[in-house]
Amino acid sequence: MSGFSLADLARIISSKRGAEAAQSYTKTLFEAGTPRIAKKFGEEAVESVIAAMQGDRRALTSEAADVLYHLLVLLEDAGVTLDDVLAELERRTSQSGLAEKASRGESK
Ligand SMILES: N=c1c2ncn([C@@H]3O[C@H](COP(=O)(O)OP(=O)(O)OP(=O)(O)O)[C@@H](O)[C@H]3O)c2ncn1[C@@H]1O[C@H](COP(=O)(O)O)[C@@H](O)[C@H]1O
Repeated sequence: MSGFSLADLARIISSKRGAEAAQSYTKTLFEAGTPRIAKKFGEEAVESVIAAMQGDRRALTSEAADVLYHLLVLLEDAGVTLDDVLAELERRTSQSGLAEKASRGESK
């Protein structure tokens, strides 16, 4: 398995803030702004859904990569770190998703 991690990609994305837009797709997204980044993330998510529904594993692999890349750009743009998200996921490991869902229902 590759030693490449989402943290590595997040660092690359963050480093592109200082890049020239003509040299960097990531920088073109930062310059286009939050609505454009969010739209791209949404499009890639929908394309992943379509690939999954079609049972196309190769397309799903590619679209999932697009989703993760655009999510990391969205987080960087919003000032949310990957560590923030991982800490939230780690916090959730203390209970099952079903227990968490049930506790949400009780608080309503
Ligand atoms: N992982 C990615 C990555 N995944 C997807 N993409 C780009 O995301 C876009 C996906 O959008 P679409 O499929 O809709 O293609 P498109 O029509 O070209 O996109 P738009 O014109 O609509 O924006 C493509 O342009 C892809 O090249 C990525 N661009 C960059 N990275 C990583 O970011 C690094 C820095 O890239 P630059 O910022 O370009 O230097 C790269 O070395 C990679 O590691």
